[in-house]
Amino acid sequence: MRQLLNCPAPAKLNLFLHVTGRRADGYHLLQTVFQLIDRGDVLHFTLRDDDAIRRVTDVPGVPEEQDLIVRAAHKLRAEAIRRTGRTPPGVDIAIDKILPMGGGLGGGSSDAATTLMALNALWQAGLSRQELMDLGLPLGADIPFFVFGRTAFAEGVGEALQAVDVPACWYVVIEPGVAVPTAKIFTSEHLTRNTPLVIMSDFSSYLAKRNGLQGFGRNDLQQVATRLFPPVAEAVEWLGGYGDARMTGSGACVFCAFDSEEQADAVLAKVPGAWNGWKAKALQRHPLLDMSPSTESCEA
Ligand SMILES: C[C@](O)(CO)[C@H](O)COP(=O)(O)OP(=O)(O)OC[C@H]1O[C@@H](n2ccc(N)nc2=O)[C@H](O)[C@@H]1O
Ligand SMILES: Nc1ncnc2c1ncn2[C@@H]1O[C@H](COP(=O)(O)OP(=O)(O)OP(=O)(O)O)[C@@H](O)[C@H]1O
Repeated sequence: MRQLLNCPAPAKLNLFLHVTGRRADGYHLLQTVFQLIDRGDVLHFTLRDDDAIRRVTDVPGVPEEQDLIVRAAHKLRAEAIRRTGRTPPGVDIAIDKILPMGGGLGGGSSDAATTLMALNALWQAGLSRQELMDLGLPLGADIPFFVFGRTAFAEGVGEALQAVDVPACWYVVIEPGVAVPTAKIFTSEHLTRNTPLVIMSDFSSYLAKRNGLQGFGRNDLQQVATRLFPPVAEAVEWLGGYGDARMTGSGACVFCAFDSEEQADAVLAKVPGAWNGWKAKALQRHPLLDMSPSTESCEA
């Protein structure tokens, strides 16, 4: 019988994002806190009778062979063959694309991470979580975090991860309607790359003292993105009227934390019609974290 898995690929927010240096290969050293939220894409995996890997949903602007989902599946298959000597069955992958591309929500990376976790289980390839993280990193800097699967303090290019506890809260997120290419922000001459290092306990004790998420650090990519993309600046200014509004990742989305769903709803009701706005709850764990093919979060 053909096996089918329906698997969530949640978004992330960068609660702060400091650029602390640049590596010889041009990649930037970061410090950030990644927060998972309960909104994301959903992927559907159906095993095939042959050994082909196919994306069966059209994603405008992303050719099938360039899709991180397909590239992740091919990488895992090569590793599975190397380990087991067997070619795993092919798979059709359908996607409900909810997250905007170039939104700073890590949609492509999360799709790839979900693909690695789901196929590792479906194919019984036997890779450890760390091995999946290592396999994913060359495809996207955020992939290791999504495989790690917990709210995390991250360093390096985002691959050195430590789990961190943050208070439960709700976010209002605004999509300003532009796609921001990550490389364009990182290569800007206006980007500051020397923010002093913090240590994780600075963030944790800040949270403990303030009993809230507002105000720690900043997003160093924000001043570059707002300069290049005025709709991002407008969203930061508007949402900033209700709290500490920030951009996530390299943009374009802007978010603000609220203690309760009611507070988030009240702000959401006022979002200007030109923007897509929504609320999401903070997730402490990725829904697939404890996945085996029979778990509920990845329903057969
Ligand atoms: C900014 C973040 O959103 C923070 O979560 C991510 O680090 C970006 O991750 P991503 O979109 O998966 O980015 P990647 O596809 O890995 O990289 C896109 C491009 O951004 C630049 N880039 C990315 C990450 C990083 N730490 N330094 C960089 O300089 C590089 O030019 C790279 O070619
Ligand atoms: N499955 C996919 N979903 C979305 N984008 C994909 C996918 N596969 C490849 N891409 C490419 O990756 C680019 C970045 O997509 P993504 O949605 O991860 O951006 P982002 O939200 O800005 O992420 P980040 O926070 O990592 O900067 C897209 O513009 C697209 O060209």
